[in-house]
Amino acid sequence: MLHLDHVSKSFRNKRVINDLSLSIGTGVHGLLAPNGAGKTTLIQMIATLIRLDSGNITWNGQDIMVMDEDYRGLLGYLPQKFGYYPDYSAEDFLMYIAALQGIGRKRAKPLAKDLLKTVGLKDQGKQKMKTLSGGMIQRVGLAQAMINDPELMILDEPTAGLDPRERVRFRNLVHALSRDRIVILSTHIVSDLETIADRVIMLKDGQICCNQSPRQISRWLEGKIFLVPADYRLGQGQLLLEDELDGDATRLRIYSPEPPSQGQAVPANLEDAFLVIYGDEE
Ligand SMILES: Nc1ncnc2c1ncn2[C@@H]1O[C@H](COP(=O)(O)OP(=O)(O)OP(=O)(O)O)[C@@H](O)[C@H]1O
Repeated sequence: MLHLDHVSKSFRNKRVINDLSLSIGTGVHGLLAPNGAGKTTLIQMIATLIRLDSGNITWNGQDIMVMDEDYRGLLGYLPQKFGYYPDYSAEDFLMYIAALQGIGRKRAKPLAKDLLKTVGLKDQGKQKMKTLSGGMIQRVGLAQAMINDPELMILDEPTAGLDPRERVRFRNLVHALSRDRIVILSTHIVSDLETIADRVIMLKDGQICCNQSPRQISRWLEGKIFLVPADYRLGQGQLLLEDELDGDATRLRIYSPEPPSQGQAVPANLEDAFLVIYGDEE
C-alpha cells in the first residue's frame, strides 16, 4: 500500500501540490487532469525523483526515502519522455536496463525476450529502436518498466502521441499487466481510463478533487446530464459540455443539477465528469 500524507510541493512561488493525502492499493489508478495540473510533479515525488517540501510518502508504512534502494527495487517507471538509444535494438535496450538493475546477462536475455513477447514485440526484438513506431517504442517502455516485476508501476502520460489503435492496444496491455500490482497511470485523455481504471483520481488546485471508480463517477452525475435543443439557453448552474450531432440536427449536451425545462436525460460518462470538474478552467 502506498500512502501520501499531507504532501506539498512548490516551484518558485507556485504551489503545485498542496497538502495532498492519498492511499493507493492494488489496481489501475488513473491520474487524470489537464496539462499543467501537477501530474508529473506528483509522479516524480512518488518515484523519488524530486523531493517533497513537506509531508511524507510511505510504502507499507515505511518512508520511501528511508527505504531507498529497497523501494526503487519494487518500482517500475515509464517517464513522460523516456530516453533510449536509437541504435540499440529493443532487446539490447532491455538488456541494458536489466544490467542497470543488477540483473545478470544469463537471466536478462530470456527475460528481455519474454517481456518483448508480452508487449507484442516478439518479432521486433532485433530491430533498432529508431526503426520502431511510436506505439512500439512505448511498448518497449512498458517492457522496461516491467523488468523487475514491480509491485508499483508508474506510467506518466504513456499514450501521448499514440494513434487511437495503439492507444487501445497499450491500454489493454496495461490492464493485463495490472493484476496483483499497483499501477498509476497519468493522462489527460479520458478514454485511456474509462474501461481499465479501478479508480480515477483527479487533481485540481494541487489537491485531489475526485477519487472514485468510473462507475461511481457516472452514478454521481446520474440525472444531471441532458441533451437539449441547439437553441436552448443555459440557466444558472448549467454547463455546456459539447455539441452533439443527432442525425441532421445538433443538440447540446449539458450538465444541469436540476432537470432543464426541455430535453432528455442521458447516461453520464467520464468525459462529462472531466468537463464538469475542469469546465471553468482555460
Ligand atoms: N522543475 C520545475 N521548475 C519550475 N516549474 C515547474 C517545474 N516542474 C513543473 N513545474 C510547473 O508545475 C506545474 C505542474 O507541472 P506538471 O508537469 O507537474 O503538470 P502535468 O499535470 O504533468 O502537466 P503536463 O502533462 O503538461 O506535464 C506547471 O505549471 C509547471 O510549469
